[in-house]
Amino acid sequence: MSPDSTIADGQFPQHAPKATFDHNKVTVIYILGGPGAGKGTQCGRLVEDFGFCHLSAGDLLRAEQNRVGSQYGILIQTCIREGTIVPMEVTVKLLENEMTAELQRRTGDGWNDGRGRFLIDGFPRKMDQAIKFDTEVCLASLVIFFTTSEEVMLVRLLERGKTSGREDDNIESIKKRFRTYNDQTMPVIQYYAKEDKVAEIDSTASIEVVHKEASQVIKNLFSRALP
Ligand SMILES: Nc1ncnc2c1ncn2[C@@H]1O[C@H](COP(=O)(O)OP(=O)(O)OP(=O)(O)O)[C@@H](O)[C@H]1O
Ligand SMILES: O=c1ccn([C@@H]2O[C@H](COP(=O)(O)O)[C@@H](O)[C@H]2O)c(=O)[nH]1
Repeated sequence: MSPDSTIADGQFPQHAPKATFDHNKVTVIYILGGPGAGKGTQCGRLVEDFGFCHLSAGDLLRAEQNRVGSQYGILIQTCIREGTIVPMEVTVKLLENEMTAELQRRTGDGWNDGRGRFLIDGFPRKMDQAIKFDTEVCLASLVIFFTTSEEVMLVRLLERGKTSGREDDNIESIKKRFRTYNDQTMPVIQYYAKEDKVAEIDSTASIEVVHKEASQVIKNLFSRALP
């Protein structure tokens, strides 16, 4: 097929997956960066500014782990402690369910026509998740990539670990999380960079300075008339 040729509607194979949400109505921004880079902190601020729904993949997995009767509890607990990635089907389903519930809540208010804006925090961590979510759930518009050194991330995580109660905010788990991030998540960021979808922000600076930069990135995105 030549690069100039187009595929008319109806010529796609019948089994080609169709995304659950129309990305012309639903804006998805992935928030990536190493463990402790400041993803969750910045998402909290951006929610206040732009009315996003913030979905943290890690938080959803921890909630599923603790849900009485979950068949995935032990699997999730082991992956989180070992810093490995939970099989994509579990995480993608949890995210899709939350998006559906959020859009139903909004539509229920009567002012919204299936439109929504989502910050998906700490996802996709691995290429298989990226492909599945983009093709079957909703095509993402942008990746915000927070970057800082491992030294800075380590200090932040150990400090957070004094009060977070997280099973993975300890030196052994943190080292494993860094390894998984370098081996599995960096290729995802490189993939989206090739698609020209990555906005990289140095998150070494103060929360306020990083927030200003992230806000500007989002303002630029919405100036392109996204939903
Ligand atoms: N710019 C910053 N300067 C100093 N401390 C920060 C900054 N951003 C976040 N922190 C602190 O660092 C810790 C980690 O931040 P946060 O939880 O947002 O990271 P994260 O990238 O979401 O981590 P994880 O992937 O492990 O969930 C928190 O205690 C937070 O208060
Ligand atoms: O898509 C994902 C996201 C996260 N995980 C697992 O959860 C932990 C904690 O994630 P945080 O974003 O730091 O809260 C992560 O180390 C993974 O084990 C996942 O499997 N898939």
